[in-house]
Amino acid sequence: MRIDVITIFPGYLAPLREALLGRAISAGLVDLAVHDLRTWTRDVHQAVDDAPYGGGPGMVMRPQVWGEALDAVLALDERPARIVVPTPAGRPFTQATAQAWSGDERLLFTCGRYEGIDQRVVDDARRRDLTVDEVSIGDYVLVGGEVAVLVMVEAVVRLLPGVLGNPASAEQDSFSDGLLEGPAFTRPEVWRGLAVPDVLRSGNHAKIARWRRDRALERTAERRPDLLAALPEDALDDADRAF
Ligand SMILES: Nc1cc(-c2ccc3ccn(Cc4ccccc4)c3c2)n[nH]1
Repeated sequence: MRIDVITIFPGYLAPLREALLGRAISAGLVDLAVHDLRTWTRDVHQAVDDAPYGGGPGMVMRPQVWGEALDAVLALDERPARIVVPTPAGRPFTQATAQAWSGDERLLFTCGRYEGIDQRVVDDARRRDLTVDEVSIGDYVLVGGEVAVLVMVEAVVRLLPGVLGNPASAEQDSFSDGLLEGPAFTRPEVWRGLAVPDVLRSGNHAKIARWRRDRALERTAERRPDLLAALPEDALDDADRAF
């Protein structure tokens, strides 16, 4: 997978080259290219923003600079790209989104700042039949798109074959079965007077699986009843319903 990121703060994306994602890049599983938006400015001040039409607070990012940057970065590789625009006004980015994007050949992330990017940049891309997804990573407001890109790249890249040492952990993800993850434990057996639940040391894998499922159902019901309500009819078996 090729990933391009356009931003006025390239340094914000440095964490992508650390640890697991860094190893995925070194292993050639991901090609990452970060581009400074100011490369495509033409004025001495390298202006990327201007006052909003219609008035209002803050500034808006200029369409000309973004248009030239997008055209130039798209042209760097012939593979079709999904253009991703992080925004508080976007469709929710979920595990299902990450799963879907993990099959893409190329992702191109555009990091806005200020009050966002002139809408015509998205409109122009879509009318050229480019795939453009405006997405939100949650119902809170950030200062720019870079942190959202870090979140989305991590969620997508960890799903690529060969990235996670243990593929089972991606398959058994929270949300992959629609439920939250239950509690996890490791040594020591007793820590500050708190013992690991006996069932987990029983060696009885059927009982352990049942116990873990019950904890996941309990936690989901308590913290995310919306997820429980959204489960498909056949997602819960009789034992689940008995819980
Ligand atoms: N889930 C999520 C995404 C963002 C996000 C993404 C990109 C940008 C670019 C500028 N801002 C600041 C902004 C504040 C308010 C209104 C509009 C823009 C951004 C915020 N916040 N929260």
